[in-house]
Amino acid sequence: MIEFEHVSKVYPGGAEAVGDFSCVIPSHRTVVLVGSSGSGKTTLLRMINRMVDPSDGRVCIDGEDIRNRNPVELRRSIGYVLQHGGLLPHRTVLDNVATVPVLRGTQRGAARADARELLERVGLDPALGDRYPSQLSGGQQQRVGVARALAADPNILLMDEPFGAVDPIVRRELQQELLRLQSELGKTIVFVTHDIEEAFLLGDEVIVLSEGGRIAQRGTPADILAHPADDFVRDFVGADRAERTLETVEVEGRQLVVDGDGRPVGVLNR
Ligand SMILES: Nc1ncnc2c1ncn2[C@@H]1O[C@H](COP(=O)(O)OP(=O)(O)OP(=O)(O)O)[C@@H](O)[C@H]1O
Repeated sequence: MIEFEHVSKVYPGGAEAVGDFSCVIPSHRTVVLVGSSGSGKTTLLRMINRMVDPSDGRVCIDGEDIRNRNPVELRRSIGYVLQHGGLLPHRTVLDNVATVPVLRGTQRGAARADARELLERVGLDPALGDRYPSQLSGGQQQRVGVARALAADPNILLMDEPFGAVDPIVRRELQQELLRLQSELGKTIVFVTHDIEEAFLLGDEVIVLSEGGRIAQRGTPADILAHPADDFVRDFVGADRAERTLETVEVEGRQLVVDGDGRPVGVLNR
């Protein structure tokens, strides 16, 4: 469980990036922070592994104030996936994945064997392990990023726009892969995106943020879509968007589902 208690962040010389943010992120769930650019998503995420320390308030993991934890050790115990993979360019894929376990004392041979298994787990051919990151596609690099984040078998996985830089088809594949992995692993995932569709697909719960890390609404995707808290949320989730307002029409005895523009999107099987 991750708890933010009245957390704020003012960067040197800057305005308040996050103000008085409180929330509890339950274990073994995927919680998505979604909001427009500058709403403080990355700042909040980085407070969990102490890449950013709050100006005020505190963050606890399983009841312990993380200020009492050594930041390097804490960071190594939490998986972190970035938009551009963050892989080390001069190390092979296998060594990239094995880096943190080796730093934490696992024998290199054993760490590399585990890394091979992890590559398979994220849907990559282990033979790619001998390549360098630049010899992989963007989607493959992101899979390696996920494998690397899982290598130390962390309870918590932080993901900052991990699929933001790949094309829509690969993005869809990576999202499905993450759903599959999470159903097997049950990690506590905090996922940042500005894409509401991605948030609704991946999140058990979604937190919609407005400027300054203010929680405009928190709930399941269904809650938020059915009952947007205010106009800001309604606009953000596009509750009135044509593809969201579906209805059925009968065509030659079959129930056709059409969107708000009358475009058919499917047939109801009953
Ligand atoms: N190191 C920093 N120094 C000064 N200001 C910063 C720093 N990092 C972030 N900020 C500011 O804090 C605010 C929140 O930034 P943050 O990156 O957390 O938002 P975000 O929601 O993740 O945005 P994006 O979607 O664009 O990544 C922004 O106004 C940003 O300019």
